[in-house]
Amino acid sequence: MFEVREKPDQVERALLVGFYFKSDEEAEARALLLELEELVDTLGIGVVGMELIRVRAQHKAFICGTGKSDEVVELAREKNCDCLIVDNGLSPSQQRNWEGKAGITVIDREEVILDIFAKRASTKEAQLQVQLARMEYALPRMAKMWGHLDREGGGGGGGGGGASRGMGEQQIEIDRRLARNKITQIKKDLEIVRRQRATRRKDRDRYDVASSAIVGYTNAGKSTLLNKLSGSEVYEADQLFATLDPTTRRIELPGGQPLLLTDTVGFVRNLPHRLVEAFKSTLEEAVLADFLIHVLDASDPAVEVFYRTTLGVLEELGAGDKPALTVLNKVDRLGVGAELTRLRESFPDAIEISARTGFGMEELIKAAEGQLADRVRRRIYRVPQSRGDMVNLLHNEGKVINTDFEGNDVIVTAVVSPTLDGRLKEFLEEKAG
Ligand SMILES: Nc1nc2c(ncn2[C@@H]2O[C@H](COP(=O)(O)OP(=O)(O)OP(=O)(O)O)[C@@H](O)[C@H]2O)c(=O)[nH]1
Ligand SMILES: [Mg+2]
Repeated sequence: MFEVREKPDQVERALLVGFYFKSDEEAEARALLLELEELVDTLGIGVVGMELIRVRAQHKAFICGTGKSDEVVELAREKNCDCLIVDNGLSPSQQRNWEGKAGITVIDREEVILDIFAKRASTKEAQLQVQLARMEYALPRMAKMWGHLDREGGGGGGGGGGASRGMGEQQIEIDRRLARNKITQIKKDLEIVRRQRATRRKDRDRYDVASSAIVGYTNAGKSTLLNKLSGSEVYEADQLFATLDPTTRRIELPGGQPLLLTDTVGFVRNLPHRLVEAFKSTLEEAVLADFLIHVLDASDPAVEVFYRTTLGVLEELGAGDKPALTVLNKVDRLGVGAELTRLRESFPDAIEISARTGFGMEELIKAAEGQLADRVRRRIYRVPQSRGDMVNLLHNEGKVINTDFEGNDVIVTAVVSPTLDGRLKEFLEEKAG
């Protein structure tokens, strides 16, 4: 059966190269290259050098000109690299050209991210999504995987050359067909898993509990915040893409109303589009939430860029105009003074917190309650004991604060949603807040 080759598993020493074209693109390209270094590090590959190269015009074969590509290959040789990682997207033919010239593995940013995602995915859905994205990435690149069959055959001499060439090509055709079948199968499996998720979500909607999605750039501290707010143990780590599957926790706000908080996959610049596509359903939590908590790493100098990147992806997902609380996290790492002043100017409405120390949690929770002000209300109902079904409904879908008995009636004080309130209209005794 066709499997995607795990190239980065086989390499240890990488040279990173980023190409840019105009002088005003240099700073951005440099920041991206540093980010690539972190991504590569996350994969466990050693980075032995980084080169930022200005190119006057896109060259078709290598992005840069032949002379420059020779220099890069020479440098990779000097540094004894077994892998060249290009920060720009490489077309299948460019990747082949580079590998042909360098004689070592050559990958691009997209493949690095795909590999991290493949390693991290833990739920069935995330695994299928990553598998799909990798297959689609690999399909047009399969020719080169079997190129060696042809080359070996050709080099072997004699009359066998022609037959061997045919063998390589046949093998590619077989693999392509297998890959396409597999892609169809994965899509079917995904459809099933998604339907199950939709059913679960519908169950949740039936209970009409408010929900919020924690979004933000990778490593901003989303999982740490969820843990802090819910007292749970979601995996958090100083790694890029520590979280790949949405985790939902139910918390209770001080007023008694429940809130579902979902941690989501982190965003990153130049996220391969096919991964945005693949993860759309995972990020649906963000689209469907009542409001978003947009977490920013205040200690990162590029925080404004990260903010815009996340907004861009949210827009693409159709969640661009969701109400959102902007949160400046990791303020414990900031000194007082200029830095904070600048951040406050850039994000005048942001809530300053430290998910690590717990600083600012009260303010954040108050703001979350503010977001839900018109969603929940406190009510006192008088329900005849014969209507136990209504009392059960209050317990299941609302938050019961107190129960008293008066004659044949049950007096229930509860925090309820407008929908639930509507269903209990005839039993309303008093509006209590
Ligand atoms: N100093 C400090 N570090 C923090 C704070 N919040 C999170 N961190 C650290 O930042 C790193 C990333 O935190 P995570 O919560 O895993 O970040 P995330 O946004 O969930 O990241 P991904 O899942 O990779 O998208 C971890 O090492 C955390 O301990 C904070 O308020 N202060
Ligand atoms: Mg996380």
